Amino acid sequence: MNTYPKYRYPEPVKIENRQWPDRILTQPPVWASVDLRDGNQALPEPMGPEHKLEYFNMLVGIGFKEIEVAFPSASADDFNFVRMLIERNLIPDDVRISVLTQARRHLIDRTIESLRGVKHAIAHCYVPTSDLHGRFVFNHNREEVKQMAVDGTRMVKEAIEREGLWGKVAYEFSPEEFTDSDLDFVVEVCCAVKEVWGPSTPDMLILNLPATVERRPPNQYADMIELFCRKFPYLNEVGLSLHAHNDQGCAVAATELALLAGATRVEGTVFGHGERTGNLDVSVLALNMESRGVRTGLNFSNMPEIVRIVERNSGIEVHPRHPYAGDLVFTAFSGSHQDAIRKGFEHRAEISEFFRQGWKIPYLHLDPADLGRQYEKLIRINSQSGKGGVVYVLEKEFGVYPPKTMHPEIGAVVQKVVDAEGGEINSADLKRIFYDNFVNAEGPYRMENYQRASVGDRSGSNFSWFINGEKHELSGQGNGPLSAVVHALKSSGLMPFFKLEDFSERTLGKDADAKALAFVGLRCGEDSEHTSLVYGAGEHSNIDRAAIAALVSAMNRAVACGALKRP
Ligand SMILES: CC(=O)SCCNC(=O)CCNC(=O)[C@H](O)C(C)(C)COP(=O)(O)OP(=O)(O)OC[C@H]1O[C@@H](n2cnc3c(N)ncnc32)[C@H](O)[C@@H]1OP(=O)(O)O
Ligand SMILES: CC(C)C(=O)C(=O)O
Repeated sequence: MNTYPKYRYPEPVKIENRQWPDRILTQPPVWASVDLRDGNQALPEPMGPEHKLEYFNMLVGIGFKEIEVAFPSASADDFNFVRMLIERNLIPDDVRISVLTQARRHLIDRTIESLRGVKHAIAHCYVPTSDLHGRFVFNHNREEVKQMAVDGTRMVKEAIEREGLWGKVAYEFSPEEFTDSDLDFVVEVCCAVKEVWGPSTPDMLILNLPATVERRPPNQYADMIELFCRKFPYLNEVGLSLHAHNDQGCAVAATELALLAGATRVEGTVFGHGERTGNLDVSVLALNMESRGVRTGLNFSNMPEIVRIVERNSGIEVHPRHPYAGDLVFTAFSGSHQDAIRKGFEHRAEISEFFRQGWKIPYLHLDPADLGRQYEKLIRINSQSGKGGVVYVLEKEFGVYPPKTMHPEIGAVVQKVVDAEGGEINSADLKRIFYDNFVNAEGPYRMENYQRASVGDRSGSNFSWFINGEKHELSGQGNGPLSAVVHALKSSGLMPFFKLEDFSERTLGKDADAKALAFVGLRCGEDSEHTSLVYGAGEHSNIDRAAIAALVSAMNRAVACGALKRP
């Protein structure tokens, strides 16, 4: 009977005086994309050459200088893709392609054959070093596993020499399942591999230490890397690479810590495609670093296009909450977030001065514009939204700038509609709600035949005033057209009790035909302890008419909400 617990905490390596927790990342690693190999091998439908080529060009555009493009011995498609890149001269001079193989002679020979004529490249061979693999997959003891690594390395070296590619093709060796292997044994295997390969430099011999399956917490990966660095005697002759999978969702964290621990190179895929839960997501790691001020050499400034290319070729959609690339990640639905973001944008210069930092905005740790994302999409409106977000969209999308004291009224009206209709509303709906409720609102009051009749420096107005359809001819004078209308109403005794408390006006658009949008706030109520401020808005090509329309609109709204008595 099995009396063991089903799961155990992974045994940490014994390390004293670890250094990595006190370090910070200030330099980018060498970035290596494995999208077209590890990412591709895990797609339900692996990419054909055309898809791979579009993807390859995208990776080059992002700035990857090392790209694993195939497992050439696996299929004719993979082999031919490598041949196509080389024969059609599609690899930029500063980019090295990489090809992966098992440590078996016929596979190695075929792999190196695929590189014929390449200017420079990396041949990558893997041998699992864990006891789980050694004993139960290969039926090998550790000595035999080490021999596989030694033989594989020798076969790769010989094949490279045979193809006349020595000096052009670097070697990468991966002790697969590094994090599930005995560290001293990995060091022993890597020493043996290095000795077969001979004297080298970090760009010509890469040791890639993978978390093939994420079985440990991130700090333990870092400990293993730091200990490897201490124990491996040829460290200055090799590039030390990471390759983390994401089974526990910590591949980014594990890689960040392992970089602190001494690794110099990172393998991963743009949005984390790869076996099972995927590989390290390079876009997240790189943009995390960028958000901390480290220039990475990778360019994600056109993220929406990168998303389109990856989705089109992989057939897998990017999750809407994917950090940096997801559709929703620069969107705020909730009212307090919307309000804070809007204020953050309003005070950008002061914030920058205060924190001595170019970018610091509530709820947004990075400028969406750096990824080619739109500010307009920052805020979306649903039942959780508040006035801040609503007004932000009106301002940014439609140039409608209501006065601050009007914001609560607009927020309440929109909230009521969204509550009634449910779901999310788009900006066009928002504009419609605003216009239906505030602009030229109808009710008992109506004006017709307005004529301006200035007398000296006083404004005069003559107009027909309708109350519940009953017509009155009025005229009055004032400091401006709006006050002339108010005086006309007052002197005729037809004005309900209100005080014109706020007025503002803005043109919508910049051309000569632009319309004006005016806002009028009325302080309503005869009892001074219980007054309320009610706004209306008016739109017209003539600024006087816009102001007067806003007044009529405000009076009608005030009647509708009970702030003024119905005439
Ligand atoms: C962690 C990773 O992602 S590693 C990359 C994995 N990617 C792939 O496997 C995709 C491409 N692979 C393939 O197309 C095929 O597996 C091939 C062409 C490489 C090999 O195919 P086959 O010869 O049919 O073997 P199969 O795939 O079943 O592999 C199992 C055999 O390979 C051996 N093997 C597995 N890994 C290695 C290795 N790294 N080095 C040497 N031999 C190995 C196994 O011991 C087993 O041998 P056995 O048949 O003597 O027991
Ligand atoms: C080939 C190796 C690096 C690999 O893909 C892994 O270990 O996950």
